[in-house]
Amino acid sequence: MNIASLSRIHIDNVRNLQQVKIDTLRKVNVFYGPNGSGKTSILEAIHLLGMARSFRGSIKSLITHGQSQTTVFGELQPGSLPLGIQRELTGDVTLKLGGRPVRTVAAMAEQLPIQVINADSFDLLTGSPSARRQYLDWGVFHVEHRFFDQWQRFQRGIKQRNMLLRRGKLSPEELAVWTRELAACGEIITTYRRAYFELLEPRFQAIIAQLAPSLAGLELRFRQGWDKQLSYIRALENSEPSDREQCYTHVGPQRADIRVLIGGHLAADTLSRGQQKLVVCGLKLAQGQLLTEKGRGRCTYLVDDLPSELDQQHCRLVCEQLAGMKAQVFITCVDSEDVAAVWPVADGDEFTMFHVEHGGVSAVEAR
Ligand SMILES: Nc1ncnc2c1ncn2[C@@H]1O[C@H](COP(=O)(O)OP(=O)(O)OP(=O)(O)O)[C@@H](O)[C@H]1O
Repeated sequence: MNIASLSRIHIDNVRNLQQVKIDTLRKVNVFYGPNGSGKTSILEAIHLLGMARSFRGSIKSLITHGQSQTTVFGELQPGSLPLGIQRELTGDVTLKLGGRPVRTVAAMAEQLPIQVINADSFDLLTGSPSARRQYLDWGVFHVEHRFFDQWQRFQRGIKQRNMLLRRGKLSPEELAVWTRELAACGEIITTYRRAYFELLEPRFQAIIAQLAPSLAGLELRFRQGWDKQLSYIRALENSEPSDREQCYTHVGPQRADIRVLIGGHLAADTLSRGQQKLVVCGLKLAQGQLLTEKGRGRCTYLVDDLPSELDQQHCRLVCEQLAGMKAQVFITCVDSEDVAAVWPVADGDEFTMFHVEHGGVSAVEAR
């Protein structure tokens, strides 16, 4: 089982981090410092290593102004596995794992499964269904290795079918070929998604009961993207007239969603910002827990500005959950005590703090 844990990270040219070397990473890494000092940029660099992209903005905006490329190097323990990425303004990407070039980001993501909790994570509740599909598919991808091929097959299929629909004047046989193709992989994707969701939901409920007992009554509902009484092929056949009329495929996994409800209302319309953040944390923590239970390793958590929106008691509860997962975490905050004061004391040996200022990072004496 991959129990990825970064022991070192070297960052070149990520925003205001021109050359940063951190060789003393531990399980819990807290980066504190004033606004604009570069804390989030450290999380971005780690994200780049696992996902080959930033979680905010384009690569162009991430590369230090005046530079043409960014490089991030990391070392995973145990086994001292080196991991490297170079991205250039031209769009070129070089990925290396164990000193050898790799072609797909998936290979990196498998080594370093990353979960981000930041201000954009609210999209999980308040954003469009695509944010929730991405969330769901992240989990299915990591737990069910056959998913990715089928997902790619579906993406190709729907592109072809929509192209045909746009072309107009198509014969029923031509369309039927792609309808059958889509139906086949669409059913498989949905089976994987549903199976994953059914494992995820009870874990989420258990975590949220700890994080926010007052939110008992939260419900997660999986929507597959077409009438659940119908097979996908039948749903596609039924929607063919409107597909032809409007030139795109109306039903299918591309419309799947997870509804988050409380007392029958959408959580996004009902919960306070702090409560929403707790739900988001619950969703992300549940995925990490499931990943580990499935023997697929541990998530690396990147938590940007943990204290924002949360009172100290809830901050403490989130930290307790993170500590319980035994995952490696990277947390940013403004004041040194924001996290140190609430992280479980028993984790002392695993806990380290870094002060970030003007793009420089320095380790701080253990608490
Ligand atoms: N491409 C770039 N090149 C150089 N500097 C940049 C670039 N993009 C952003 N910056 C600067 O780098 C810094 C990035 O800061 P970052 O967002 O990591 O700050 P932070 O410590 O997380 O701040 P906050 O507490 O306000 O969230 C900012 O000062 C920003 O102005």
